[in-house]
Amino acid sequence: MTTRTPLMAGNWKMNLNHLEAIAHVQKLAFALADKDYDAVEVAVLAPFTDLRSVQTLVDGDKLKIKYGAQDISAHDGGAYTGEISGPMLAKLKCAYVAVGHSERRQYHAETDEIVNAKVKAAYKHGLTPILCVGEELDVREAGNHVEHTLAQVEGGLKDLAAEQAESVVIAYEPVWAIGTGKVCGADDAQEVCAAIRGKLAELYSQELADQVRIQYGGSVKSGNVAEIMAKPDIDGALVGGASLDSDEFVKIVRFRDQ
Ligand SMILES: O=C[C@H](O)COP(=O)(O)O
Repeated sequence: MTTRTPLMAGNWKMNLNHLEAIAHVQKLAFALADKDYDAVEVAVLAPFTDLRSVQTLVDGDKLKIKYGAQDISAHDGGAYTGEISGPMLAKLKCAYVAVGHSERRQYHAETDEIVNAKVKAAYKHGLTPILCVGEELDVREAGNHVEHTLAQVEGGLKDLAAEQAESVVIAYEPVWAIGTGKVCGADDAQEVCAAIRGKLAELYSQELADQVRIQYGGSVKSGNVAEIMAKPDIDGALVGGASLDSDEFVKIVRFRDQ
């Protein structure tokens, strides 16, 4: 079986100005420096206005923290007021970009077609997309959560070659568990993550499916991360609220110590 390095990513959402971001990353770097954490990859997804500050801290240093953005324009440049392009993020040496987060789908009407265009824009400019998928509460209650989530996976990856899809990160985030404190049970999360891996095998190959990292996101905290990470098809966490507290995020990164 392929060994997948867990990816623990903090999605700061619309929190932390650039000065707060510097202080936060410095704390994380200090706390993570005393142990060799090569076995776990750590990333922060910062607001656009913080990226240059984070880059300055992380670049050329021994800090193992990777960073990225929370969204990307589907366009490379031009008259798209308020948008940030792939070339701009690449110039800041972002490693990752979240695409299709449920808050983008909900508040900015992002469809699977738009998400797919953004995934392609990320690859075009050398960024690794973290493709976010997951169902709303009514979909889960109707028992259609697996089908719904797999349709988002398929839509997000449409027309993507295996050479690109093999490096995608997929974040399964049931919408009803985001910021609510209602964590999805580890078995329930595993059910959907295993189905996502099955879909990747169907779309590409079992070898590719075994390689792709699938994260869980939704009210992850130090108290529940170990149970979630013990599941065979869960390869990391996309952490919102708890990633804003450096002590708590460090405990999440160190889930193996619990
Ligand atoms: O991107 C992160 C998710 O939306 C989870 O957020 P949360 O940890 O605050 O529930």
